[in-house]
Amino acid sequence: MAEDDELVTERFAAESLVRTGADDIERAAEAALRPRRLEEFVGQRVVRDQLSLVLEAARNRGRAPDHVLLSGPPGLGKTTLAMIIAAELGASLRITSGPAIQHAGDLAAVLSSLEEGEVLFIDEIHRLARPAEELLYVAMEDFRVDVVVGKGAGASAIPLSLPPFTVVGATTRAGLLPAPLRDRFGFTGHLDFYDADELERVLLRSAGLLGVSLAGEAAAEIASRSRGTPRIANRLLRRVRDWAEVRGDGTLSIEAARAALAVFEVDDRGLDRLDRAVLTALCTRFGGGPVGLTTLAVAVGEEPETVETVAEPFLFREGFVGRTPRGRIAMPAAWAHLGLDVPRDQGALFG
Ligand SMILES: Nc1ncnc2c1ncn2[C@@H]1O[C@H](COP(=O)(O)OP(=O)(O)OP(=O)(O)O)[C@@H](O)[C@H]1O
Repeated sequence: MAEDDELVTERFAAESLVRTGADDIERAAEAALRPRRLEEFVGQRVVRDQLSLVLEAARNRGRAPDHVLLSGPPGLGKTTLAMIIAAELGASLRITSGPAIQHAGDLAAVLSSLEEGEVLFIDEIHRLARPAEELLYVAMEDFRVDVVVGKGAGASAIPLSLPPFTVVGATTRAGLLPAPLRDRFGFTGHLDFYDADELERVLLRSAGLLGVSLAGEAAAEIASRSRGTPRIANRLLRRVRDWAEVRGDGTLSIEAARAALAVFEVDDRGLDRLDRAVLTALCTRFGGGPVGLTTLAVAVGEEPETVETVAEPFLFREGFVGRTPRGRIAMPAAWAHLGLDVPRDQGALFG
């Protein structure tokens, strides 16, 4: 097996270990479509160029690169980039996440088992518990972890030095990272939503990997309804393929794309059930707002974090929802999208 293939196998094995649950099949389908090298990674030109420089410099020096923080909404490629970083360095990747680390001791165990040059990917790093965070930034700065032996008054800390390694942290909420942790990252890349052309390229690449032929018009249609997000684009592509195979003639035509997207309730602006639930609650239940995040989340039956990180970034960006000091408000585009008139008393809020 070529070295690259070994690394990839190792990474996917690691990934399948940390991710369990009902969406395993979707995760596996997603993993198969991941770009494996920086040159295959579509869009995000600025971050890609910067990373390419950081990685090449590290390779030339024969040293582990600075720690990397990747921020941005879900599904834009943070995990993919972490895997690419390891592949580009010829290093193996260890994967964990903030919520998976319950105690500082769990993190100490991961850190003390790292080998020289390894890349440690910590997804949702903003959700690390405070003691784990403190342990992490000492490890990132001094390549040292203090192992506590014993309990209570007799406890003592034995410093254990670690080989050089690189942390790649991913977060949908960079603002929640405490400054001491944020400062330990030598490079921060912010991923932004993709434009329609970039998503078309993602889709055509994925169709090639899936061995299906995707009509150009169908790619454009799916891209325009993918909320600027490659994960959504790939997911919709798989649903269009399902439709084409079961109800159509197997070709991923524009007609198949439109029919499948109607079945899966993705509207012409790419809004899905959760997005529409948020807009409907905001406009009809709360009269257009302002309303606080928690109240809004309860109204749509979701966690505040899901509404905030999954639905809102796109709704803000597309001008459906606005933010005021007193809470979220429905913008004129939200009322129009739901086919409703803006109530007269709401007009003053938009200024
Ligand atoms: N730039 C890209 N080019 C091609 N495919 C991409 C790109 N970015 C992401 N993808 C695809 O989108 C899917 C989701 O990407 P990924 O899991 O890396 O997102 P993420 O930002 O880590 O999301 P989350 O924060 O939810 O874990 C992957 O299957 C990957 O194939």
